[in-house]
Amino acid sequence: MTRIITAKPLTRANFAEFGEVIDTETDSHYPINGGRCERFHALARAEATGPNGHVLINLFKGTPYEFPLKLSMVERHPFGSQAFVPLSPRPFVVVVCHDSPDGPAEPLAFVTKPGQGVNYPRNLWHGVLTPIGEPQDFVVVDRGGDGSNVEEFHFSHPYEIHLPKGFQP
Ligand SMILES: NC(=O)N[C@@H](O)C(=O)O
Ligand code: NI
Repeated sequence: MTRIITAKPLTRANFAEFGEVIDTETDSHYPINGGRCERFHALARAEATGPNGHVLINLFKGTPYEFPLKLSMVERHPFGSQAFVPLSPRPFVVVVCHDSPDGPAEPLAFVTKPGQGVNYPRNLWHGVLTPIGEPQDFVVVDRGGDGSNVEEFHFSHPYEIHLPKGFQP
């Protein structure tokens, strides 16, 4: 029996139990550079632990996925956080799970607003980067260092992730 999950619009409120949202819809901002720039401050915190742990800034060129998406695996990074900030104003899909004694709990799926990014705290179960409909580039801030920083969980029965009814990118 296929377990269907329909993505919902991502908001700070509905994502707060999982991680941070990186966008400008926040009060955490102030003018700098003589008022010629607005700093949206401390939207998320990068974490890099473990042997020789350090923060990395990367660029990811993501290939789009077809929907409904077959989700058979989620992963997590035991030594560090991972932030995804799109370089184009286009939504992408975020899949996350709370942990449970038996591994990841049922996934929740979200669709970001155009330009919105997310930060996954250390050890948050998540689906891999999932662009919609066309290739999309991202700045990704995560952890470098020694040791394996990825743990995968393969579901015994895959989920089917659907975009919201009437979704338009
Ligand atoms: N593997 C890698 O760097 N990316 C994944 O962790 C991901 O979440 O997309
Ligand atoms: Ni990851």
